[in-house]
Amino acid sequence: MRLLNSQGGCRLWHQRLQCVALVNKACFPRAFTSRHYSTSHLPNHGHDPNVEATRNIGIIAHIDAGKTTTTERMLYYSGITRRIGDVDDGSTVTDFLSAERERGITIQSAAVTFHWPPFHEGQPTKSDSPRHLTPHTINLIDTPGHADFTFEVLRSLRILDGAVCILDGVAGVEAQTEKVWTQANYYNIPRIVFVNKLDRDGAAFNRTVKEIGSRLRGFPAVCHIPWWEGGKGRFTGVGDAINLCALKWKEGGDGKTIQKFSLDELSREDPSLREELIKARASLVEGLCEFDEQLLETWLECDDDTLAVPPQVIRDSLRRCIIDGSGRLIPVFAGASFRNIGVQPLLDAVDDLLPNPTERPSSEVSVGEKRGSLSDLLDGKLSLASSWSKHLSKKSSSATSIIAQIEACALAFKVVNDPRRGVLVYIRVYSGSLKRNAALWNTNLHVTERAQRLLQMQASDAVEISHISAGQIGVIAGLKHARTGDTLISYPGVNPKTGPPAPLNMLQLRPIDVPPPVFFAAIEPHSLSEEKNVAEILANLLREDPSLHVNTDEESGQMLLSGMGELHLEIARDRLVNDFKAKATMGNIEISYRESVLSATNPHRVVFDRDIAGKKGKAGCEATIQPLEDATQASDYTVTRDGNSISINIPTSWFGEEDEGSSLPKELPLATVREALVNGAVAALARGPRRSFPMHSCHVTMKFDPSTDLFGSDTSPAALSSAARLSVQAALKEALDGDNIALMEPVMNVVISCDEGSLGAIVHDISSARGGHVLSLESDGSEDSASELPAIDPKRIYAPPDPFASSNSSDAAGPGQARQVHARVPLKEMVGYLKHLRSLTGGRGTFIMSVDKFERLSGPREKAM
Ligand SMILES: Nc1nc2c(ncn2[C@@H]2O[C@H](COP(=O)(O)OP(=O)(O)OP(=O)(O)O)[C@@H](O)[C@H]2O)c(=O)[nH]1
Repeated sequence: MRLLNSQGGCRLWHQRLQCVALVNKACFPRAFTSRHYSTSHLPNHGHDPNVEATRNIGIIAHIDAGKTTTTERMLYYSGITRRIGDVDDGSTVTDFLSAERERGITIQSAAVTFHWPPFHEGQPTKSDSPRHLTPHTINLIDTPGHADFTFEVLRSLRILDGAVCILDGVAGVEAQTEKVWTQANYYNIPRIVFVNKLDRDGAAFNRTVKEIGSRLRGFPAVCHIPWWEGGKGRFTGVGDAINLCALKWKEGGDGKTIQKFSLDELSREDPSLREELIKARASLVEGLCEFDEQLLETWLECDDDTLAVPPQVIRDSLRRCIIDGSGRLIPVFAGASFRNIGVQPLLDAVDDLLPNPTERPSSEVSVGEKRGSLSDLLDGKLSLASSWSKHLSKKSSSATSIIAQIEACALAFKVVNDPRRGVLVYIRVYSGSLKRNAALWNTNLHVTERAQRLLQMQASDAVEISHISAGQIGVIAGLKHARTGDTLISYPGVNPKTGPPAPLNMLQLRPIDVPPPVFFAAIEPHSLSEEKNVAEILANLLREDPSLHVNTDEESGQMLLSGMGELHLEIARDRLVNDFKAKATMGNIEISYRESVLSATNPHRVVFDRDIAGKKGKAGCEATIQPLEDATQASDYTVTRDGNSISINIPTSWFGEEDEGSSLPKELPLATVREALVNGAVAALARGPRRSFPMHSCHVTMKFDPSTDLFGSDTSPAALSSAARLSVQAALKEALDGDNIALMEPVMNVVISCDEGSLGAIVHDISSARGGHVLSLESDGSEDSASELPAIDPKRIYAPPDPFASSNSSDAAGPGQARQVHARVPLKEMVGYLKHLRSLTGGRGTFIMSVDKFERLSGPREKAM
């Protein structure tokens, strides 16, 4: 037995920090001495960082699995914080909003940068060392677990190179974990799993590992097994099947003192753990060999002795098996963050197993309608629109030379209103290097802004940096426009109004669809004079969170805020009133229904002719509305907005043969005309004629014929938008007068987790009282899952026995067996459902839901509304 750290523990963080490194004896015989790291000489962050030693990772899980608790420990052990923050007393770094601290949940994803292992001056780095011995820059995104914030999770996922999925060792694989796991599969994100809370009564590592195979549908490669004191007692540490050792944490300490036991030492300390560890090693090697021939060869060279396979060979094999992000093999680690157990080896695994940015596939981009990879675009392999090539031939330049001038391409993945620093825009740079003071073209908003200050966030501190290079995450302070989800391009000599040459000015990284809002509430400023201020605050809130929407009723001027769930809007209200100090009240949260047309209207032509802001405005256009399902694509320009589609028809003679907009006035190019018409139509569709709910599932055909609808310089974009809005409104009025407007309601996909004993009552309640349809009933390991992958045969899965396996556990058949009900239920019937579910299940049932689609309200349901 060796003590890896002095009992003195850690002194102040600006002094030398003593920290444990978990080192393998076989590779590093001298490693059994304490290692000392200093955090007082952090490198000049962001300046030529070593991209291979960078990890952009997220922590994903079900609500309350312990993401924030684990993150706090990571920050502490890396030397970023001086004390461990506690979710329960609201002192965490990553949950920094007051609303988050009060509720003890994570709402916004915050990114923090730290190093693991911490830097040590003059620390030698050997190319053949395990990765976890070299300091790595870890950019960590803490993502929310509540279903209302799924969009936040999605938005974070697309910028991650790897993820740690935290499971609650008592609850096992929960519904939200499955959902986020599936989303991570979609983005092909390499993942490792940390089974947390193993200190709690009822913790079941064995069952959780089996559920990883059955519910997450990947082969669990158990790298750590729990160490229960004396086989049945307190959870004290882990057995490490990669390094063939056991690690024991000092009880009640800050987790920095770890005792390490070799297999020999274990024969005296805990022979049963030794025996189990040998089994775990054999299962790990044998399991991996099914996926990795390279390891199989080494194993054969070791005469089939699984104990003889060097740890680094196993780490390399694990890495190869997970790097494609398919989730087919899942490395599993164990711990209890709250008791400070298991976090440092988890950090080692992040360095060792998860990929660096260069090992990930190139980011997806869209340029107008065209989609492809960023690397193909940069290499000139993405064939772009014909207008682009015409533009090129005229200017006698090549596409590649124009594209090659892109200095940097970045995605704003998070906007945060920091009380001290103002608006912070978190970005990930995908190509080139984004320099301080660069002019950035925002391809979503079509504006240019200067990146005056670049920062790197370290917990609650920020460090000024001069540039952010490809693969890195950083912050731009002081931008006035950029929103979450916007793409920013740095391009030399960019025209501040039009951006880089078209169509590069439309380049978008990893575009993501914002789900439709299903709840809304009125926002009432306390006085007329407050209206402007409240509107500005709402605009700020929307910059942070694009899944919030604000509509202002044209007639009453009332502002309606809509979002993804009740909690989502409650949090928005807290932000508005408590954080932004808006003098406003939020009304009741209500369901956001939709309206739709039942049949096609006649064409309605309108000529708008009125002064706008003291200037004459005149424009005409024609609109027809029909149900989306009846629409045939007869236009060369169709866009989808908020569940409706809008086609713009302009006779091709006005722009077709030559450059875009050639026959249109210079100040009114084709793109501007289209955008103005679409904006007008969207404004009209935001308010249905029957109950003022937004229109849905409609197709609008707009016609603009310059020979009759263009009135010289009077036809401004504002006039065009007004004409479009009025013509759509006229068509909607016709539909209302003809009794052709239907109401639609949001119908949810619901997954209810319960036990076998409550299943009957739940199914009855859903299908009779709530008008829902039960789609499937799953038990643990059932094949009937939404996942396309087959469940792993539990017989193939190794996991050590649980000392406390209870009769209630899900793998025991009977009333305690875990079941899942998948159903489609109208949202209205799900309001307040959690309370009811709790009463049906003795407090144990949980559910998650997401919008499936909007459906026409049946007669009786409409009457009841
Ligand atoms: N016993 C025990 N409790 C833990 C452990 N880890 C976290 N907890 C507790 O579990 C609760 C939830 O922990 P959080 O860290 O807030 O979980 P989270 O996943 O960040 O939750 P959200 O942010 O709401 O998604 C808190 O009360 C923690 O103290 C653990 O290892 N053991």
